Amino acid sequence: MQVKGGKGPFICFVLGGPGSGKGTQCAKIVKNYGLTHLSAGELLRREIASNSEYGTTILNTIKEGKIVPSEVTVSLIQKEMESSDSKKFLIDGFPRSEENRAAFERIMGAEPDIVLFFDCPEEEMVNRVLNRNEGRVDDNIDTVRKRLQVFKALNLPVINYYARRGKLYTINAVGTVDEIFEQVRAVFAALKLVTE
Ligand SMILES: Nc1ncnc2c1ncn2[C@@H]1O[C@H](COP(=O)(O)OP(=O)(O)OP(=O)(O)O)[C@@H](O)[C@H]1O
Ligand SMILES: Nc1ccn([C@@H]2O[C@H](COP(=O)(O)O)[C@@H](O)[C@H]2O)c(=O)n1
Repeated sequence: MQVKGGKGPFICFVLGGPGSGKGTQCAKIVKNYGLTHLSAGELLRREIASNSEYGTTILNTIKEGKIVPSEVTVSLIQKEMESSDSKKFLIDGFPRSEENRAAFERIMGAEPDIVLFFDCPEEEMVNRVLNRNEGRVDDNIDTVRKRLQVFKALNLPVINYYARRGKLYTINAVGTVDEIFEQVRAVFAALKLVTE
């Protein structure tokens, strides 16, 4: 992959509201461009499943649609990044708040090279989440409403921050999965992020 000339790995953050299609598009990015996918939500769900010391706190936070303390999430991401040989990471669902963003910069000493934002109308996000059928504890109308509030209050400011830094690529997340991926492909092509 042709990326930046610096020392650290290439990092792409993937943002968007609940059900906007981040995970679906990440799977296609991995297949086409070989980035290593780290889903913050998936790492947290894995912690719950493994009965770790933070499991109960994480579960209750996810049920409430709130944000898990940044140190917990960043340390899970850090563990994955440091145990991987990969030089290019797709970090999905992170940072969800300014606190997440600051903790990543402080602990990892790194910033993303680019940020993809999957922009989707609320009604479409709610429909997608309620039809997901994966048995997630947060896929219910009450939690989705709370997650949307948290998205607007805490995640949109982070998205705006990256827009100001010239790192944000906004993708219209309405359409078929393939139509949406064509927009992602255009971003990667413009940045000369090509398959190895
Ligand atoms: N373009 C699309 N059109 C219709 N349904 C879609 C589209 N993309 C994804 N979906 C479906 O919508 C649901 C949510 O998608 P996905 O899990 O990728 O979203 P997400 O942004 O990762 O959600 P979350 O943040 O809640 O984990 C899934 O059931 C997925 O199959
Ligand atoms: N940076 C993050 C990411 C996620 N969470 C919590 O997990 C829930 C599910 O996340 P998905 O990315 O899979 O949608 C989310 O609603 C948060 O409760 C988090 O705290 N911090």
